[in-house]
Amino acid sequence: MNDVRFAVLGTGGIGRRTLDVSREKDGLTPVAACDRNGVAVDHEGLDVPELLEATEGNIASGPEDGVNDDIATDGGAKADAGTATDGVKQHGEEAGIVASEQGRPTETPIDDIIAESDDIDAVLVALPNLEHDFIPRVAERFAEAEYEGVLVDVLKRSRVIGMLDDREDRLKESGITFVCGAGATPGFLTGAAALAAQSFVEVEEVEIWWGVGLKSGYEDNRGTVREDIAHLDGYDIETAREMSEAEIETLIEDHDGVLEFHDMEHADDVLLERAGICDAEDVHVGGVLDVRSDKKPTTTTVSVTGTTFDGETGTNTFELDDVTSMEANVNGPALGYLKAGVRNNRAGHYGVFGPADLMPGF
Ligand SMILES: NC(=O)c1ccc[n+]([C@@H]2O[C@H](COP(=O)([O-])OP(=O)(O)OC[C@H]3O[C@@H](n4cnc5c(N)ncnc54)[C@H](O)[C@@H]3O)[C@@H](O)[C@H]2O)c1
Repeated sequence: MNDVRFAVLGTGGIGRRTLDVSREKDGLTPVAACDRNGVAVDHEGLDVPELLEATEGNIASGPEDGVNDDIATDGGAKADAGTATDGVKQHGEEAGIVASEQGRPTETPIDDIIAESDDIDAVLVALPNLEHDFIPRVAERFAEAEYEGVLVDVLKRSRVIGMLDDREDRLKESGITFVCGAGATPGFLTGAAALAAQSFVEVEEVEIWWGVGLKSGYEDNRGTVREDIAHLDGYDIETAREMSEAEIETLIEDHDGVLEFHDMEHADDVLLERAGICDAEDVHVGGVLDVRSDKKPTTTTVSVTGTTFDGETGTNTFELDDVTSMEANVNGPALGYLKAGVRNNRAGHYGVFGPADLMPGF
């Protein structure tokens, strides 16, 4: 496990921080990264500090209509493509990875990474998923290229898991171990629920309540915030995708920077059902997002209520310390699940795995 060469698809809020966190982890060498405009590859290891410096406050977030098929299908902001948003620092002439000395422009960023994939053990997919089949179709493209390795995503929506399952045979044929929903929720907290369930022989309910204070603000977390907005009353994926940056800023302003969500479609539900822990309908996810403060607006907890073998009903609660940021709680687990994926891949275990599948069985 000391030699995992990995790539990151999407160097937005999540992708950049994954690269950053990987520097603190043993045995991980980032060798490739791309965003919508560019790609950087160095099989000896990317210069992460230089890449982070070049992309800080300079994320290629908005699609540029009609440039290529990838861009037309991934959703995201439409208004400010390729231009600076107020207060966002720009480096070089174009946004994102092309501002790095290691980056070069391309119209086929994902294909360019696939072309290098013989020498890549694992790929972290940190792309927006406003088109639900975008990440499943990216996985299919790796399978078509006969990639043998690990794909990890941090997607949120429940319905995407079925789309990955539909492609499982193709992924297995290729030799791909796909770890899905491996961020914080789903991801870290799904794994915590699977562990908390071990006291019980029957699980009645799983409650996930998260608090996120976005230190780096909306500018650095565009994909995440936009996807969350789709969960507010009166919004859905389509309306969220079509919103301009200015409309999003106004919505945030109207809520004084604090958005509260209930009954979110987060894949923790299907991932726990898939692992045989409880029915998807017994899993409830909600939370509070404060985009103006780095302080968490509420403590993140996972509560699992169930019955023990000897007839007691109890609730096991897992709580995150308020000082642990969203960045820490998505990227640490994503890289941890990536390592678990590599262990499985090297043991010949292929197919689609959720976070709960990588925990004690139920
Ligand atoms: N599971 C969790 O706990 C969790 C938490 C936070 C975010 N997320 C998910 O992480 C994903 C990324 O969020 P973000 O805030 O980093 O988004 P972002 O908008 O900041 O970054 C997206 C990146 O993807 C790149 N990109 C977009 N389309 C592309 C294409 N066709 N080809 C190549 N690159 C492309 C963009 O250029 C950008 O670099 C979202 O799907 C979000 O929901 C999950």
